[in-house]
Amino acid sequence: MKERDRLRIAMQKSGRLTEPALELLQRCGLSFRQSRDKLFCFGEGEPVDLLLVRDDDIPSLIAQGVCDLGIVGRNVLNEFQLTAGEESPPLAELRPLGFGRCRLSIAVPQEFEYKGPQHLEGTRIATSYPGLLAAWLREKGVDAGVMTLAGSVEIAPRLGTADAICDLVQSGGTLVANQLRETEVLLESEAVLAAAGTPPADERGDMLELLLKRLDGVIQVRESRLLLLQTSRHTVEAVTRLLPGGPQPTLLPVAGQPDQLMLQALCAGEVSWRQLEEIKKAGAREMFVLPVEKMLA
Ligand SMILES: Nc1ncnc2c1ncn2[C@@H]1O[C@H](COP(=O)(O)OP(=O)(O)OP(=O)(O)O)[C@@H](O)[C@H]1O
Ligand SMILES: O=P(O)(O)OC[C@H]1O[C@H](OP(=O)(O)OP(=O)(O)O)[C@H](O)[C@@H]1O
Ligand SMILES: [Mg+2]
Repeated sequence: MKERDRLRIAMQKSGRLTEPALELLQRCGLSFRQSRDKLFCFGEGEPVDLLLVRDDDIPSLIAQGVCDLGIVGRNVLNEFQLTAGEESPPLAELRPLGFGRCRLSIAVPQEFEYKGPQHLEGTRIATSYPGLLAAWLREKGVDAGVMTLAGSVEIAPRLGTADAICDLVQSGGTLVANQLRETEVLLESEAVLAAAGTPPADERGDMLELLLKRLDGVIQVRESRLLLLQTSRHTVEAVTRLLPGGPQPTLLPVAGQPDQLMLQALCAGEVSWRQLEEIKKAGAREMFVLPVEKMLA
């Protein structure tokens, strides 16, 4: 059989990661011919195709070489690595992608007395992440029962089938609704670009490199904000010290106001209301925070 010469990316067919993953790939200049109810989408323009699958299947599709890349939660990727067995090749997390953020946490019923991992000794913990939970318990030297459930983990304590749970948390709403309290964070997760440990040595490897460069550009722009403000010459130093990370700001004179300066700064990441208020207190006014559309240094 002829070796595949087009790069193939596995992503979630329908779920939380689907829309943001597609948007990210589109921003990287990829577009696909087939409709999304098909499992396979042929890439137009670039030799990159998509396979739409259940998110749990993504790591094994990469490990088997069916796909070169996958967009999947770090929780699913790491769980696979811990449970796949030694014959499965190690996978790599190439890039964090900044969406699908959540955490894998232990939670206990409100009335459970919890002062540290040792309080889990001898308990039964329900989870869909037995590999990650067992590794954490081992690291903490705690002997507890790991009960694997495919879903609806949060209901197990109320049913009396578990004493605690280990599940994904984002807003914490599910825990509150089930009278559970978060006690330990095992893993901070987000969607990542996953791949086999060794990149393909043919033209797919070149395409992968190109894609990573585009991805880095897209991520950098997406997280950048342009901050514009006015300040006087004697407060500009204090204002500059408070600017969120990024290259040195550009200072421009303001026509007709020799004491005033216009400051322009590229910030690496969100600029919060709190930060703006602090900067204003230091002497800034007329402040604008703008998203960056494209950037070419
Ligand atoms: N509440 C949440 N908020 C944000 N991200 C989450 C949340 N819950 C899960 N995630 C992340 O999104 C990923 C996909 O979640 P989703 O609920 O769509 O998966 P699923 O039900 O297992 O889907 P599939 O049908 O593909 O198996 C999770 O593996 C996790 O990385
Ligand atoms: O902290 P929260 O914001 O409440 O989010 C956490 C919940 O989200 C996910 O479930 P989902 O809503 O996908 O339901 P499912 O697992 O039953 O599909 C996860 O399994 C938690 O139960
Ligand atoms: Mg799933």
